[in-house]
Amino acid sequence: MATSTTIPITHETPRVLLYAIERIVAISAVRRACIVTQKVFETMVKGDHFTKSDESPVTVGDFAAQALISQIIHTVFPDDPIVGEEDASELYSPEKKEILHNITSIVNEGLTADRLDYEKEDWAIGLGRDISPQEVRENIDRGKHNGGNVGRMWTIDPIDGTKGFLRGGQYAVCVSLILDGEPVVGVIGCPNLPHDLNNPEGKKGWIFSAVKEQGAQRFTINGLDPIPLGMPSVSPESIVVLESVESGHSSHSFNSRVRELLTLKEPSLQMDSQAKYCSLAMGRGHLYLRMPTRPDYEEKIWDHAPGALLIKEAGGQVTDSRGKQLNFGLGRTLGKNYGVVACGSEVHSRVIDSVQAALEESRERAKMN
Ligand SMILES: Nc1ncnc2c1ncn2[C@@H]1O[C@H](COP(=O)(O)OS(=O)(=O)O)[C@@H](OP(=O)(O)O)[C@H]1O
Ligand SMILES: [Mg+2]
Ligand SMILES: [Mg+2]
Ligand SMILES: [Mg+2]
Repeated sequence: MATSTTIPITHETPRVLLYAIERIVAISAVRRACIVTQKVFETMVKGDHFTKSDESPVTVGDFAAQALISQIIHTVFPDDPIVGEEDASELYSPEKKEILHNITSIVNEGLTADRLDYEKEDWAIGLGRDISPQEVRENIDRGKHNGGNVGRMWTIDPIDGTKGFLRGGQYAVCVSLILDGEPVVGVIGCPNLPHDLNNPEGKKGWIFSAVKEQGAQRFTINGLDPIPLGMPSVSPESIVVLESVESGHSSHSFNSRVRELLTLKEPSLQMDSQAKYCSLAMGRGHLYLRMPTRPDYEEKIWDHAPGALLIKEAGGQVTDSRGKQLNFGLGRTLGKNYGVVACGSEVHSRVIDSVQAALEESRERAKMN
């Protein structure tokens, strides 16, 4: 849909306008998806989920949030492909009809929720229209794109950290725009992240956004007063490591060896989802370390694209364990898994050296066994 607010991008366009509409559309979609997932959490029978073929959980919230985000993006950018985590294959059988209807009414609540000021622009014309169960499935299945390194594509992780979501812990609603294999817009909603980290029982909900070469900000979930993000520098011995809650997703034992090699004193901070990247960008934690627990697992692009851009734009560095850039142009995954290391630029090379030393030790141990 062409909108009158679509700004033509020419070589004369001031840089600050690049991706302005994409950013605001992603923020709107993420905020509305957060409304939906919070609603699902409040109303669902605790822990209610389906199990996917890879044994991982998926909830009504994951389906609803992906349908809603895909609907909003597709209305404004109908030619852009989408790489989304979920597919609707579960939602075609007659016995799932009631669940599909539940998902549809939750999606429509999200689409028709009151508009904030930034949603009163022409691009938001599609908001406020109810969609049908069939459209819900089509929106979810639009996420089947295979990725690649040519042109524009969006990623959607409707609930990152589904296990965290089910536990009432941290989770994140994650959207990115990738151009020629490189993330250029990233938006992450963290409904359960406290406004004041020292008051975990107080108000909650942050949205984080980053645009390539335009910096990164956070703002409260219903506002748009941006607080710029810049990672504070940290002395190497004061580093706090951020890691997954699930030890099956990232090796805790490897991380603890790296902490020994770096002579860190602080305990690591375990947190679900890309909320780790957000926490890092806010200076709560200084090193996100994610090393594979299984040789065959390939990290998914939607689990890292917005978070990696957020860290870069906040002044940090994100690489694999060899210090190489993550490659978002290989398809739906990052390819062979060499882990992820995200931290401040001033400590990055020291961290990579320790990670490589710990890897060498594991190889030596494996040879002896
Ligand atoms: N074996 C294995 N290794 C590495 N990563 C895996 C693995 N299995 C799953 N996943 C992905 O982990 C995503 C959840 O992120 P985290 O591990 O950071 O959070 S958590 O501690 O699991 O809550 C999770 O994202 P969601 O499915 O969106 O929750 C998965 O994509
Ligand atoms: Mg995920
Ligand atoms: Mg997910
Ligand atoms: Mg999942």
